Amino acid sequence: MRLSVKNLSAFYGKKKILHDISFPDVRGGMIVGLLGPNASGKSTLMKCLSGEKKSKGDVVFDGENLHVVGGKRWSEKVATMPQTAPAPTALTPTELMWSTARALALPYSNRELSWKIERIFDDLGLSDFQLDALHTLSGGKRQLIGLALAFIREPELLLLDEPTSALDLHWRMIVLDLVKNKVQQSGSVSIAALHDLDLAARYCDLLALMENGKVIASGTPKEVLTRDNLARVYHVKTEIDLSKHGYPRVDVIGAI
Ligand SMILES: Nc1ncnc2c1ncn2[C@@H]1O[C@H](COP(=O)(O)OP(=O)(O)OP(=O)(O)O)[C@@H](O)[C@H]1O
Repeated sequence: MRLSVKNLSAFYGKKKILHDISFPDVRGGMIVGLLGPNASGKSTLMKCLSGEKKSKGDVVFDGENLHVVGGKRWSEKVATMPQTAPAPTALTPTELMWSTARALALPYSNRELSWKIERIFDDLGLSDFQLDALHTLSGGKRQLIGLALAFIREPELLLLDEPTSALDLHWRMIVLDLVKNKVQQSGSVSIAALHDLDLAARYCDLLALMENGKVIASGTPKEVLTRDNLARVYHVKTEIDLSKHGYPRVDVIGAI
């Protein structure tokens, strides 16, 4: 599988929000990190890639162009974990997974679906909470349920909008390890908007750094996480060295 994004632009009303977004082609098995300050356009780009928001330009995945194949066909390949966790309703995680899978007409028998849900809940530490009402669960647990809802679709393109923002350190690592394993095993592609530069450096194969709706740098973490790029985009002074595992480690000295 291969994802190619070239010259993607998008508008809210007449205002241009994304300006000719391009980044290097993404091969199956890779995670791409979208970085950038608030309002730089990460969520809007995610919405364009999922097909939820209209855009212009070329988005080609697995040989098919988003703007040619259109909504239904595209949405079969893609699952998004949105920035906001599922609402705190009286439904249980199990009920939500079943109702979502059946509403999407996922082609699993009851036995298969039950087994898949059990495995996902087990991976995400949700098994003990599966029969609790969502409104009794913490924000972090509900964020994990948002991820479970994306995983159950077994997408070829997995879009994660700040997937670890409500999670503690332990669960941040578990979630990104899990995503890495899933994309590597299935040859799918994941794109994740992240604010945590250390997680981005550690888990992403490619990064795209955004500012005001433009990608101002893209490439490997070492290429993108430079003092100059971070000063320009985040207005911070940094020192960058290499961790013993070989990925860049950003030490933020202070605001500029
Ligand atoms: N529904 C909307 N209507 C009009 N403008 C919008 C809408 N949603 C987002 N925007 C604008 O688009 C720009 C990009 O917003 P977006 O949410 O994509 O940024 P982001 O990088 O994901 O931000 P954050 O890190 O804060 O989540 C911002 O200027 C925002 O105000």
